[in-house]
Amino acid sequence: MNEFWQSCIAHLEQEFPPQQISAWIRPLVPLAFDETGSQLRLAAPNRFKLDWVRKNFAHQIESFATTWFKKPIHLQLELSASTTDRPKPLAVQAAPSVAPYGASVSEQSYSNNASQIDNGGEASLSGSIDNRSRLNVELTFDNFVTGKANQLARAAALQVAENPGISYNPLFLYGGVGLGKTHLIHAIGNAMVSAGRGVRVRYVHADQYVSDVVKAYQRKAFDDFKRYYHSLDLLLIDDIQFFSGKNRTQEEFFYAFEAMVAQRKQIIITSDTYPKELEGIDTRLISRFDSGLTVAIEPPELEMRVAILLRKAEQEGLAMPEEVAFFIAKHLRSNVRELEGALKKVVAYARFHGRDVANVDTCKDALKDLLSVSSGQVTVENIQKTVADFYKIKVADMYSKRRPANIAMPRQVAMYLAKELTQKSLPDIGDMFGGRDHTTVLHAVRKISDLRAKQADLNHTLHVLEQTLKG
Ligand SMILES: Nc1ncnc2c1ncn2[C@@H]1O[C@H](COP(=O)(O)OP(=O)(O)OP(=O)(O)O)[C@@H](O)[C@H]1O
Repeated sequence: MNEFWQSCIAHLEQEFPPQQISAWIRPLVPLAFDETGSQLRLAAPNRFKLDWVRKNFAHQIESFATTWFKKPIHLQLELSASTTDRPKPLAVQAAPSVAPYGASVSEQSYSNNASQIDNGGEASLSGSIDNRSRLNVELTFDNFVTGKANQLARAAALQVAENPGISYNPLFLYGGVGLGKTHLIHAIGNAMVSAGRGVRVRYVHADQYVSDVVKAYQRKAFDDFKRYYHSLDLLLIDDIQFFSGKNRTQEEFFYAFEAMVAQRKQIIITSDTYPKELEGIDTRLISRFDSGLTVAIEPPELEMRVAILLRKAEQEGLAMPEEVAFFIAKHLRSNVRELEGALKKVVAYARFHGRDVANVDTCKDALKDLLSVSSGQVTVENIQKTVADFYKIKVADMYSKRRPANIAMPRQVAMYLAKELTQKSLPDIGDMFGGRDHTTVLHAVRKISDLRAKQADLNHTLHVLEQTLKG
């Protein structure tokens, strides 16, 4: 069941943006698969999530389950029985969570009830989470494949694990989705714990930290909150960009940060962008983030993608010939999560059709949909998908008429890349971006190339995107 659910998530990750996966899919907990009734039972943490999942994801989950279990499957969604309104993972360690904070409330939904944002908890499926620290013990330095794209980040992470609080504080890791930031910070925590220093570690996703702040606020328990966070030896905080606009959270974090750094306690932060580029974050905090070491993780190059696939296949007990790994790696270039998803897809497909996994033809068939997006030459669709993934917006926003800055800018970047990397004319590109006029495309191309010449960070972003697209 766990294997099924992990594969199902990987499959959904190919179709939906990461925010949707973490808000709606990850909080679901697989309860059981009933062979006789062909029924798959999943628990949702609350009524709102249950209805949302039923409306928006049930069909995809059922169809993946149908493929996986090789018969038509009916999805049964249930409310989690947990009194805390938080689903109990299938196979978590017996130790109860002693972390005082963990509710699933967002600062926005608390401060304005109209908000639908509820970021969900951290549902553990693998049974490998240490509940006190929330460290995933399976994410280690040993199984982190290194290449040009991440060697600096890994070296910095190792250094910090060996000299916490002294060498670089904070260590700030940034990069696009699925490139291994979370993996690396768990690896630091695991290394420190297994070095037996008895460290008090806490991994927390930024969303969860926001929830903790809200909960402390509701319960008037800020003293406990402060005591808990300020007493840690190592705080790993993931995806800090989610603090954007959450002022109270930022204030609390600022105090925790100051207290910890003053006591030489280590803080490690990840983000999808580097500190100065963070939007909606207080400048005081940004300057603190910049005061340690900031390192990028870049998209993996071909050889590294092959190495990752071979390693993952080995972990799954599969003997994968290099030519198969090369085939997948050549076609899927954006990130490691995508590679993992592809591997799972191939395995599920081969199992369903009784075919040999270790075969390029099987891969071609299994990954037909993905490969059409990433076939050899760069296509406008591929640019739209890659840019949308990078900026964490929906591909549909590339064609939509919506114009908020967080969408308009990525769209202009995509138009610029479409002009630069494909043979398409300006009117053709305009058509492919929701029927826009060629002058709109021309404006985007000029604007981005002007900005690129002036802004080193944008130039860097474009460089990463070009690399990703060209492979
Ligand atoms: N270098 C690597 N070696 C082995 N596995 C990796 C590597 N990089 C990433 N992975 C795996 O890829 C998956 C995605 O990585 P991870 O969750 O760490 O990405 P991330 O950068 O934190 O992404 P996001 O910004 O979406 O949170 C994980 O299963 C992770 O173990």
